[in-house]
Amino acid sequence: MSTFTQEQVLQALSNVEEPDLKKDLVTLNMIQNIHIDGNNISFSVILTTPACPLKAMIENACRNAIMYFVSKDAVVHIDMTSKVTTQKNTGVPGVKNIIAVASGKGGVGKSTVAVNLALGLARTGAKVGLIDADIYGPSIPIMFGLEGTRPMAREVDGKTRIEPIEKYGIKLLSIGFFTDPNQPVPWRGPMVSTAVKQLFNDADWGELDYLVVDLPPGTGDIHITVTQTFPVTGAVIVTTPQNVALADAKKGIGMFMMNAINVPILGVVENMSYFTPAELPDNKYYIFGQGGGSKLAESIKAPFLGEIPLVKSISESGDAGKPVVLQEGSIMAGAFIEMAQKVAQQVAICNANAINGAIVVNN
Ligand SMILES: Nc1ncnc2c1ncn2[C@@H]1O[C@H](COP(=O)(O)OP(=O)(O)OP(=O)(O)O)[C@@H](O)[C@H]1O
Repeated sequence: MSTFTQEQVLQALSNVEEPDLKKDLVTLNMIQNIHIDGNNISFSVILTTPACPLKAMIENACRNAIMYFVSKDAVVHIDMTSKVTTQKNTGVPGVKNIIAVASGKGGVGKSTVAVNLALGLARTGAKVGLIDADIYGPSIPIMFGLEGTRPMAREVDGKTRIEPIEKYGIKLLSIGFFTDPNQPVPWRGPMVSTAVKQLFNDADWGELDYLVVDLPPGTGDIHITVTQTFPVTGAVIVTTPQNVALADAKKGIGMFMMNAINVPILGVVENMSYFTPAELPDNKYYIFGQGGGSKLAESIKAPFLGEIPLVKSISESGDAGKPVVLQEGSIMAGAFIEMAQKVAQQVAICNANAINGAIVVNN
């Protein structure tokens, strides 16, 4: 005979608040599979993303709530799991969230952030895709060591579908796979839009929690095409600390906030924030000035997603086709995974806010 009841367990867990969503776990329907056997109490906590940075804290709070409100003799087993939330049809079947990565200026590390974000999300267990829509300078083939690769096409239900390339646990497509790297891209207007839409519509993406899109720098046709064709969950803005980069980032943000576009800003990432020599990782030299990225985030009331240092290994690993986030245990991998967790957290918050606190969990 069980000593405790399911009601007691739910009652106890209704005292645990999801810190981001500001509601208790029971109201949010995040507690499932409760089993009670004598003193053993087990249940699952369904987080809104496997990249949840508050996972350990929530698990601890659940354990404490059971011990405090049910019994200090309870033996608690918690299965921390997740189902990524979504709020709207992204226009790409099977894709729950589209995350645009943008910058005002070129060369600030937008592609580096997009790639390490996608891989960082995948390392937490999410299903991730990456589109390189930087039609004027696609760099993702190089960053994945995939120059010269041509994706295959196959028939699915009578339609020809492009098969994304799978590498390092994510699916990816780059406009660079379809162009000659030695030829400038003379596409303009409608041709550009068609090519980019095909990367979304004509590919067999399967089920994805997050589709990360590396946009071209600045504000232009492709931004309009992507944001108006596919309901983008939110945009990550990449800047460097210099005033010129910050001023251009502000213009980029302005575009996403325009009524006709209306894409939420998930946050600002400051890249190349400070120089740090590999042999002296504690020494930080803010050679381009300090705090610009966080001030920009504050000025638009968006989260600041972190400072990424200027480190030789970031560019070396990108050039070598193995992005730095894959360097297990390195400081750089840690910085990018932390950034990916913050982005996933903001996606979950946006999704929850968009549907008035109710969470849509796609099965
Ligand atoms: N934090 C960093 N430390 C060292 N090198 C970096 C860092 N971030 C990016 N780089 C290097 O700077 C160069 C430009 O980066 P990246 O291609 O990511 O920029 P981008 O903003 O996408 O450029 P584009 O405007 O061409 O799209 C690359 O060689 C990259 O490896």
